[in-house]
Amino acid sequence: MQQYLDLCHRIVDEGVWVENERTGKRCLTVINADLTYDVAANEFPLVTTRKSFWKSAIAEIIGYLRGYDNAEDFRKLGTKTWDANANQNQVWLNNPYRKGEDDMGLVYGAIGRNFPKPDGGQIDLLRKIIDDLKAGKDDRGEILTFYHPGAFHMGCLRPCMYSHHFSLLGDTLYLNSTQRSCDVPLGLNFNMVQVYVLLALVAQITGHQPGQAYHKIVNAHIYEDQLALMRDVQLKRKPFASPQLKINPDIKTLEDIETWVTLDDFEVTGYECHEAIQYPFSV
Ligand SMILES: Nc1nc(=O)c2c([nH]1)NC[C@@H]1CN(c3ccc(C(=O)N[C@@H](CCC(=O)O)C(=O)O)cc3)CN21
Ligand SMILES: O=c1ccn([C@H]2C[C@H](O)[C@@H](COP(=O)(O)O)O2)c(=O)[nH]1
Repeated sequence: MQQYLDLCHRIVDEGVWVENERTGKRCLTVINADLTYDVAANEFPLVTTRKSFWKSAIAEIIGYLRGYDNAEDFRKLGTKTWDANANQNQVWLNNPYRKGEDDMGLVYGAIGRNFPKPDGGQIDLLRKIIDDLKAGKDDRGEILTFYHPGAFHMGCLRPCMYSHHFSLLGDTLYLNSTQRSCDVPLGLNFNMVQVYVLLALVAQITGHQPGQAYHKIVNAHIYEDQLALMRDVQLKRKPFASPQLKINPDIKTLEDIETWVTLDDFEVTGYECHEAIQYPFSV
């Protein structure tokens, strides 16, 4: 949590204003931030200086792991966070590849679970990683990537957190996640939870101990219409201690995640937080 606040302060104090063409808004921006989450110690990186909707964040990552490409499927899991990008961005609404209401196109898991090969066919990158890790194997390329520049014109948004690289040292599993673009007031609340949960879940279903998750952010920004709330409200508050996350131990395989897992299989204890802040969202 302190590392989140440090990044917010750094943007407010040292950020540079950058025009963003896609949203038509300016962003106060810094380049490069490295966050670490201690999954071994169960220090769940949930923001406490405002109410954070952690169930929504977990729903997003489960949807990515399932390869969802539709905002309705995300809503059924328990999050509305893809509604705007699927249905309100004019450039995407005009895109001939959009298959209708709620379609997100080739994004996240729709790419990673079905990565097109130049010589034909597809690879399920997640299946390969899970099979390797379960067998105790780390080929130094256990990389789940959602990044396919040849498919950008077929999706509503380029993936932001686009690469998750797993590593085994003995019986301990590590994760390095990389994010190209980060909406710090809204997106990062979710992304910290997602990196943590991804390592915890993959360690659980492959039979390893979780170690640390390392989260690299390249472009970290606060939109101009979010700045006053961050600087004058959220950053004036004192954080509370980290809560803990419990994951249902009956989740044992990738198929479990794909078929029956719901948000009821996740429980957060000891979450003390300040009241919610409604940050503006840029589509
Ligand atoms: N501008 C922007 N920022 C993002 O963080 C973002 C995108 N676009 N587009 C794709 C996904 C969607 N994400 C989102 C979308 C909405 C919220 C949001 O509205 N959060 C509120 C309420 C969440 C809830 O009630 O479930 C929040 O207060 O955190 C968060 C992340 C993250 N991503
Ligand atoms: O998981 C996510 C998804 C999206 N974001 C933010 C980062 C940017 O503010 C926008 C995406 O805009 P681009 O123009 O494609 O960079 O969404 C996030 O923080 N986390």
